[in-house]
Amino acid sequence: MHMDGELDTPTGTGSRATPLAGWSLVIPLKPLVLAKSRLAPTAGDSLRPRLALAFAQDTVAAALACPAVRDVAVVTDDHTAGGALAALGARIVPDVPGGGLNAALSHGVLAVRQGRPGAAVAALNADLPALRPLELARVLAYAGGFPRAFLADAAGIGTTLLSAAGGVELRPGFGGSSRSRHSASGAVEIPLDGVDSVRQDVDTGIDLAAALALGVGPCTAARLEPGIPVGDH
Ligand SMILES: Nc1nc2c(ncn2[C@@H]2O[C@H](COP(=O)(O)OP(=O)(O)OP(=O)(O)O)[C@@H](O)[C@H]2O)c(=O)[nH]1
Ligand SMILES: C=C(OP(=O)(O)O)C(=O)O
Repeated sequence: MHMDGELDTPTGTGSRATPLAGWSLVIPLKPLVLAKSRLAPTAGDSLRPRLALAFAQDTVAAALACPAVRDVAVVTDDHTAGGALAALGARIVPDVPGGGLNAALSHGVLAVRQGRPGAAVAALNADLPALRPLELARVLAYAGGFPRAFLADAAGIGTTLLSAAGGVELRPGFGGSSRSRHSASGAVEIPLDGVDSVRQDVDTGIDLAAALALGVGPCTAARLEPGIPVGDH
């Protein structure tokens, strides 16, 4: 049972490696016209890109409201998304042309550490519309006890967050079965219960129904009014 604002730290790992409020988050976002392709059967090609942006807006807003987060960098070449997310307070870093997700993340970490060489960094998916700041703070507090750590997604196959302490390379291995890939790379899996909002990424209509059950942020909620059928794909 956790009180509001109470943070977990791993036991037996020595002193905390990362200051409580010191995290720089790196959030990757591909062009909206391409994003969330697995949602097409549920949302159609008109709503899908707007939902992808709404997910990213709710993710970035919750991340910036997290007491453990110092700043957020979004790696994207999408001008619409860049404008909307910069307005929330994110730094926008141009993507690596043709590089793909993991190249984008490494590039984002480089950009953050050019300004702050000792930054503790965490890659976070852009599709976490139910993200709650205090649950993210719990995850980051745990991650801060290790050189590299990761959180498995709600499906138990992928990853929603991968962290690296200051001076440690992120070595992202996102895509498909990234939970086992990150584990094999030596990153510590974060075992916390009660952080469902950080685990619940949205790839399909069923994921969207699960996120709605947790409670989504205002941008996603507004996009879904007056309601679309979800959970049937
Ligand atoms: N900057 C950047 N972000 C990417 C790239 N590829 C994927 N992403 C982002 O990485 C996260 C996971 O990506 P994917 O699962 O491949 O794509 P998605 O848009 O979430 O969903 P699908 O189209 O259904 O695969 C999302 O936030 C994507 O926007 C890329 O090449 N560059
Ligand atoms: C890229 C990933 O996420 P997803 O494919 O679920 O969006 C991942 O979990 O590594």
